[in-house]
Amino acid sequence: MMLLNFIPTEINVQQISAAAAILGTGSFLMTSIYQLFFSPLSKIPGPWYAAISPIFFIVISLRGNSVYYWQRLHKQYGPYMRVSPNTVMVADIDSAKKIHSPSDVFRKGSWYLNAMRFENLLTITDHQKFKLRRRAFGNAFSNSNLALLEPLVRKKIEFCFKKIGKHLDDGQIVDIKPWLYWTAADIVGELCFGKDFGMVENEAENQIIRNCIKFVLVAGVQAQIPYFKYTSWLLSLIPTSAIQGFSKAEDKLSGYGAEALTDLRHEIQNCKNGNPRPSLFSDLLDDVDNPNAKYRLDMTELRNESTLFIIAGTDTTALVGLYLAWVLFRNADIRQKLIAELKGVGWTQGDGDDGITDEKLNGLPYLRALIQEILRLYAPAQIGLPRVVPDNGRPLGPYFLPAGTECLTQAYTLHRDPAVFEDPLVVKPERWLNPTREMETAMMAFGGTSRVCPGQHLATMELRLGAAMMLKYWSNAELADSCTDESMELVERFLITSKGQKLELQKKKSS
Ligand code: HEM
Repeated sequence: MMLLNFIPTEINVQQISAAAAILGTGSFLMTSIYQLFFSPLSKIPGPWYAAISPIFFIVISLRGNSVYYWQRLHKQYGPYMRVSPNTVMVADIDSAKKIHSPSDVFRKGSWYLNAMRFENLLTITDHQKFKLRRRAFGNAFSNSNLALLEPLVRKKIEFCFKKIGKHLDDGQIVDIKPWLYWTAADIVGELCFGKDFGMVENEAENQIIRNCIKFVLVAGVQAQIPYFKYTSWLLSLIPTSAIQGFSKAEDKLSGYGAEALTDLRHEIQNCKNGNPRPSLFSDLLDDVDNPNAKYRLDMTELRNESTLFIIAGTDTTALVGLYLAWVLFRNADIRQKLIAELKGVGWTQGDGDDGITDEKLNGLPYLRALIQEILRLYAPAQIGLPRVVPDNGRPLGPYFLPAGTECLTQAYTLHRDPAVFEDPLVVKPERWLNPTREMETAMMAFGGTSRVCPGQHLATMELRLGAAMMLKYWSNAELADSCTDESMELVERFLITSKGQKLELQKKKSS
């Protein structure tokens, strides 16, 4: 009865709002005090405002160039820093190795599935499920399968670089950036679907690349703000072509993948007694209806994987190729050393057939070192790769991180650690001729060991062939005036890219 006397007989909106505000502020204050002083992560240094709310982390990640920001903060706070209530960034090489170890797996964070809507090799977070999916690909990415695919890859690169060479000889200024994208996409198309997208042939970007670019932008936002997925569905209802284009990019990519895979499957079925052309998906497509296959994927799963491969294998390889060209054409010394090494395996400049194959290039130490150095400085995915601390927590350096803590290891910082890489900002391929154990461990261009990029051998094959063919077919070229240190500065928009968004070559003025 007494209690009832305290309940006001008339409750108005103002009173409810005031009570809600008091409760909200109180709860925020209590949570902040807990996060700052009592949470198991409270001993880890970092800006105090990062510890009390995830907003700081989201804003920095969304505004672009976050890798530079985190790099500056690492200099201030050291190799372990708290960047949000439940997120720790780690720039210590041994701890990064532990986080990405295949023997004690820190599973992937939800960030991946937020970025894309469907499950695929990249976004699967459950490690057992991932292992089965990876096994399903069997030897698709093995060296023996890549050896079968090599002639296709070489032909595509040669076709493109010869064409560029002709344009240069005709006196045109050529921006090689789109050409590298077209080549990488044509290669993925051919290897995944047995289909040439024909972009180099037509010298034009097609819908696939346009959708890839849009998709990467949307994925970057979705990864940080999961609710954006639903907003983007709402946006798709607005009949403006620009908005529609962005919100439907992922579906359109899936559509291409599905169509191309169906075609390839028919080709394989109609060619039972012959040799279907080699591709990354041939065995999997063969097994779609085979109930006895050990690891079987259905057509939807295959479509999801193919969409991922278009995205993962195009931008990445093309961007590294761009910086490979930049380094080769900017540094006469590096160029001459590589030319001397290439001549040792019969490589010649100009249009004559020199019989160069990837097998001949693969063993060349200077070429290998150069590609490692380009990947160290210019790898496209240098942002932190979110991983979650497993059950029971784990010690990491001087701290103990409870289960569920998210850890980020950004390659941008690891690759520029002056204690590991002398003069870290200088391009020095020689450093990789006799690398230290720390240098090898710090390299995360293709991710960490537990979820390393399956396309890495394919990508390095493309880069080896690309380097040899640039020097072969563009021997009369030099950087155009538009290509400067400033235009090639790195900017980060989810993936790393160049500030000027182009790399123009021209015929040597002296020739
Ligand atoms: C120079 C070129 C490339 C670079 C620098 C690169 C880099 C990376 C990185 C850093 C990851 C790890 C992401 C993570 O841990 O979350 C990754 C994963 C992946 N990459 Fe690549 N990649 C390249 C080319 C390719 C190509 C050509 C393909 C396929 C055609 C490919 C397919 C994949 C796939 C399927 C994954 C997911 C693997 C997993 O999560 O377990 N990548 N790549």
